[in-house]
Amino acid sequence: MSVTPESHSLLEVRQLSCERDGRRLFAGLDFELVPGAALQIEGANGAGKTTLLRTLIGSAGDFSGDVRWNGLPYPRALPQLREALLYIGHQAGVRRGLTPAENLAWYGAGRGEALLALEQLDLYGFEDTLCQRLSAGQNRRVALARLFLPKAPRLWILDEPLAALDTAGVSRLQGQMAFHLSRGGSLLFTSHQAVALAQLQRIDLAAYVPTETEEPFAGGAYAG
Ligand SMILES: Nc1ncnc2c1ncn2[C@@H]1O[C@H](COP(=O)(O)OP(=O)(O)OP(=O)(O)O)[C@@H](O)[C@H]1O
Repeated sequence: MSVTPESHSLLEVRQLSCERDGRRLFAGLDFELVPGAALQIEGANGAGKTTLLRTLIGSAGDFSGDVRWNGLPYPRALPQLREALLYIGHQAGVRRGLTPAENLAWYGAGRGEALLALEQLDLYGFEDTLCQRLSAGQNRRVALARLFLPKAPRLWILDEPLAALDTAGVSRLQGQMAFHLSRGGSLLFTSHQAVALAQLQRIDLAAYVPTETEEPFAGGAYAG
């Protein structure tokens, strides 16, 4: 089934500026994310891609601008957003003292669902091995296996999901991203790689470098 993106915005970002340690990283960022659409954030190392993602999930403090989820402004929207969110950051969030199957069970997966998801990422046979005995790439795959569970949340925000994956893994993950969009999900991710997805917008943070005249924020985290 293919879903034509609906016109109403789930995530709306207007004139967003973010800073870290008093240094403004980017300014004047505008975008909208509708159901069925994907947005790739690009930029050099240190440009602020992770900071942007962490701002959007409500985990980074300082920003100015107007950010809304389902029409509701931040920070009021954050409880609703978190119900619809699947976020995978640089730190994969894998519990090393658990097995891959146990990690997925923690996210509500039944044993059968977990095994199917792990198989999609070539982790068949490792389901009951402690994650501390798996490689960095395999642990990354354990984190990404959440994307293959049947009850995936509606909004995916993924920081460098394709990093550390081999060619087959990249292709499998791109296929799952396309499936997520086809069922009306939305996707926002960072990547230095070209990604083949229909309905993909790309934003390069290099286009939003702050001008020298812009002062760092004086105080409060939320201007919206
Ligand atoms: N752990 C940290 N402590 C202090 N400042 C940091 C830290 N990590 C990043 N920064 C600052 O925040 C800026 C933005 O970092 P961020 O991680 O958002 O960039 P990025 O575009 O995701 O980079 P990369 O492509 O290397 O992952 C950096 O240029 C750096 O100045």
